[in-house]
Amino acid sequence: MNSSLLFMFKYIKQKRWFLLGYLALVLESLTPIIAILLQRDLIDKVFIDKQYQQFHRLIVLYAIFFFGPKLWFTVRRVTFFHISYHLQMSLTKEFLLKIYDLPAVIFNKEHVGKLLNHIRTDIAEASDLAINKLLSDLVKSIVTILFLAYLLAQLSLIMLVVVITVAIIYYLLLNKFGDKTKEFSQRVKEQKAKVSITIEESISAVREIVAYNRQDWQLKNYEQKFSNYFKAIIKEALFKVKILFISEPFLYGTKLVVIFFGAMSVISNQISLGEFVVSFTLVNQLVTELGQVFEQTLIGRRLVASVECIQSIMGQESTKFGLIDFNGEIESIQFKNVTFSYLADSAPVLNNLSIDFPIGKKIAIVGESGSGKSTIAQLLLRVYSPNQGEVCINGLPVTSYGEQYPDKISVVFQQPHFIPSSIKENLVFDQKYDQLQIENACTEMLCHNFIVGFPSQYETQVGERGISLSGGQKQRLALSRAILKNTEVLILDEATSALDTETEFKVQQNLDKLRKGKTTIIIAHRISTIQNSDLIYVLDKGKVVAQGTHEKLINESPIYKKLYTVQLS
Ligand SMILES: Nc1ncnc2c1ncn2[C@@H]1O[C@H](COP(=O)(O)OP(=O)(O)OP(=O)(O)O)[C@@H](O)[C@H]1O
Repeated sequence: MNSSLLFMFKYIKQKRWFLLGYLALVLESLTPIIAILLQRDLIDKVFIDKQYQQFHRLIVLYAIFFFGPKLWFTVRRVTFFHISYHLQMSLTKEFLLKIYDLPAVIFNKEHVGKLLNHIRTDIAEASDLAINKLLSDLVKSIVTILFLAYLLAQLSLIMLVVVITVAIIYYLLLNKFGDKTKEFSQRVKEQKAKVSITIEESISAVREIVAYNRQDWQLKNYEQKFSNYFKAIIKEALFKVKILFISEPFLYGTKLVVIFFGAMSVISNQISLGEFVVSFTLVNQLVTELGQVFEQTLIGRRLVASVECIQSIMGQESTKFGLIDFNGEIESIQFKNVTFSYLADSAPVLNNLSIDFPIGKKIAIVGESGSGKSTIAQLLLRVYSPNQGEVCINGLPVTSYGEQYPDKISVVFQQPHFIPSSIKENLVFDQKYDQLQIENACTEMLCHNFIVGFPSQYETQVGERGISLSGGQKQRLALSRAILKNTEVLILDEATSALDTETEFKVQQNLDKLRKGKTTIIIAHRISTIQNSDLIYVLDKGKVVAQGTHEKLINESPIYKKLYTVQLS
């Protein structure tokens, strides 16, 4: 539990707020103790010694100290909630940063729904447990116990021994049940993650589910996952009840023992009646606080389970890139004997591949579906690294360059994503361009006209709660974004596949004009898209089987000729 707390502590940005929180906590713990002492004076001085003049003073003080804890409780709660919400935010930010930094191969294993569940459930729960339960409630119980034990030691050592015995029994119970509590909590989490994944899939695959009339099947799937989750919850609840059955009886037993010893001491005139009432109240409160410590420490095991889930991602090694500055221009791009497979035990997707991309030219990669075209782009973008061989720029492996590297190369994918924001925000992506530049790029990529057709024009919201764009509109917007960025190398991975032939032709013409003298790598199925490229590579099963211009390949490459003639018919 300590290491989990330490892990969480690293991400707390509001450490100064603890001062206020702990001040309120100490005052909150102190005030009931003062109230107990006032109670003793009330009995001994007013009722037994008949000092009635003290009565009003004691009642007023009692009233003040009765309401005191409520005020300090509120201050403590608000302060710690503030810290926990900020912790949740900073931990989520770190988690997202980590996801951006992880090698893409991890996402073959990690389901998006599971990652979302880590953020929604584990980070939220860990922040709440660490701050509100452990660093606040648990510390409050421990401070109260220390005050109460000190006071009790002045009044009755025997009763203090009884309390220490209770503490030892609780400690033994903790050792017995602690690990099991964590185990049950982990099982609940696993099942809950599966429910989340199923819900996420049910929504993201909604078109397919409805089109194939598989609603009942999907609901059954969900029901099954939910039933497993429910079973795990019930098992956890039953286990908690079992602990309660064991821990509760001895709490009452303790109180009986205290009453017995206290009464004997009053009868034998060892302590006054006031002292007996105070000692009993003290012990009562001490035992209750010990029970709280026991419960909160068990809850702390849930923190361990949540932190372990978060660490399963945060603990993974980030992609390591070098630190070489990339100040000059790109002068060469080469794949040198590159072999690559996505999964360790699967056949290579790229097979001892060597390609040279001439700088300042338009280069195309064609080939049948699954031949490895997009994989080439992924390696160039450093999303994956080769198993053998090297992808080099200016003679050095792409992984050796520092953070300027992504500013040199941009990409437009077949299915571009947009953040839920305005069209303009999506185009500029946190860069500074004036409106004229934006409109020019959009005019060249044939999207200005449809954008100004929307009532809010460039301020139109896209994505959630905004308008839906067609596949072709999305592609043209993504192309405009790339044109604005205007990097030395531009990769177009089926970036115009959703456009009709006429629009695609115009877009390609404008692209050729804008990219003149710059390196553009085009991955495409349609030969008409790449026909005028300076150099075309034909890929088959991860190998280059032919290269040249369109005219040369038509005559020399049967694969290229087949691709071309099939599309003509
Ligand atoms: N993330 C991935 N994990 C595992 N295998 C993958 C992954 N991405 C692609 N593959 C596999 O790698 C092979 C090559 O894929 P790639 O996307 O590079 O082909 P492509 O030529 O671009 O195909 P297409 O023209 O259909 O887009 C395919 O067999 C594909 O199943």
